[in-house]
Amino acid sequence: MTVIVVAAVIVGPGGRVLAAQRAEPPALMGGWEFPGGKVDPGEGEIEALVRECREELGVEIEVGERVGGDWPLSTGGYVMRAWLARVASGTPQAREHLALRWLEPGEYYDVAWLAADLPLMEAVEKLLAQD
Ligand SMILES: Nc1nc2c([nH]c(=O)n2[C@H]2C[C@H](O)[C@@H](COP(=O)(O)OP(=O)(O)OP(=O)(O)O)O2)c(=O)[nH]1
Repeated sequence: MTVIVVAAVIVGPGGRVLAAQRAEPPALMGGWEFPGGKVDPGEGEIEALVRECREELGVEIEVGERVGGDWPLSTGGYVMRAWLARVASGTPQAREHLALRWLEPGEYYDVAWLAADLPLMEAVEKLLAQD
């Protein structure tokens, strides 16, 4: 069965985008991603996205437009789905990540994105440039 991983592209004022540095597993540690995680059995995708942001960052998010379709992950049978989002309340904290970073336009590629996230970041950049 395909495992769905949901990811939140949290956009702040001026088009800044929140990147999070993975703490585990060892193979991915230090790489940068969009906050999110696996959808639990019986859980909706948006519900999972909201839950993961609450758990990982301590914020409530408002979910916006979907970014692309299914983004393949290197782990067999995993696909990632991503949505634009904004912080509705709270300030993001690195509860499960090594660090968080707001990337301003012009800094979008300043972090070592995980392989799957680099094309996603490119799609986000195109989407935000249309605004
Ligand atoms: N959350 C997230 N995961 C990503 C991204 N890019 C990417 O390759 N992945 C991979 C890393 C993991 O193998 C998988 C997501 O698993 P996770 O560890 O974040 O999920 P989870 O929070 O549900 O964790 P757990 O309860 O299973 O420990 O997807 C991304 O941008 N965000």
